[in-house]
Amino acid sequence: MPSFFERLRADSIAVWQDYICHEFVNRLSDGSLPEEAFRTYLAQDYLFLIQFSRAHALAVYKAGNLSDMHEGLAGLKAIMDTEMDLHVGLCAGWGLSKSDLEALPEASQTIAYTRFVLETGLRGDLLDLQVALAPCILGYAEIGRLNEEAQPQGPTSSAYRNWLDEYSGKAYQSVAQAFSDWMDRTAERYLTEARYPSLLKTFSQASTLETDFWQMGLNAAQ
Ligand SMILES: Cc1ncc(CO)c(N)n1
Repeated sequence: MPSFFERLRADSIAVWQDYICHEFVNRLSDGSLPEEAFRTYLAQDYLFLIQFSRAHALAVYKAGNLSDMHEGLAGLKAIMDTEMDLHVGLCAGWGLSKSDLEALPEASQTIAYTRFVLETGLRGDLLDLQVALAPCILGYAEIGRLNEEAQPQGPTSSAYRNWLDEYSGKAYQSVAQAFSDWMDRTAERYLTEARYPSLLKTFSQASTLETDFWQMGLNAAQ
């Protein structure tokens, strides 16, 4: 039986493909992405992950039982204890410290996406929040798998390779699988067909906001 994620993905496939196969990703993978685009993206992504950590903290709050609280906490720790280290490490190589990053102004695209996720979670229940989080976690895992073998060529190829290794690596892939399984368990309890159109709309909007986030990076190099 397909997972709930697979159902949402199939029902918004055009929007999903725009996100997963965006020019930013394709050029990161072959190394032709301008460094300025990557730097702008990565600094904004650090700010994104700060807000995204808050969204996972909200999942702990919205959890219906202790087991769900643990799942939310595991997601929060995966971001704050692991994923953000990638950004800190790469940005340090360009002379940007953690506090430099934290002090940067958020781009409109960063605000739009993160506040959309937080607001969806505040307004709805745990399932609404998970569906808003899903394109992020499961999309990057898919991008990692699709570009696992890529050998980017060019001056920043090692930074791009580090980035791809992070998302194609075992640790991130298992976080993503755990998230998808967790969302399935929540859907078993809370999904009704009457709710489905609104959940699909959330999933598709979040996927579009991911596309806008890539585009923000590309625009910085115009
Ligand atoms: C914008 C964005 N989406 C997804 C992820 C994966 O966590 C990320 N780091 N940034």
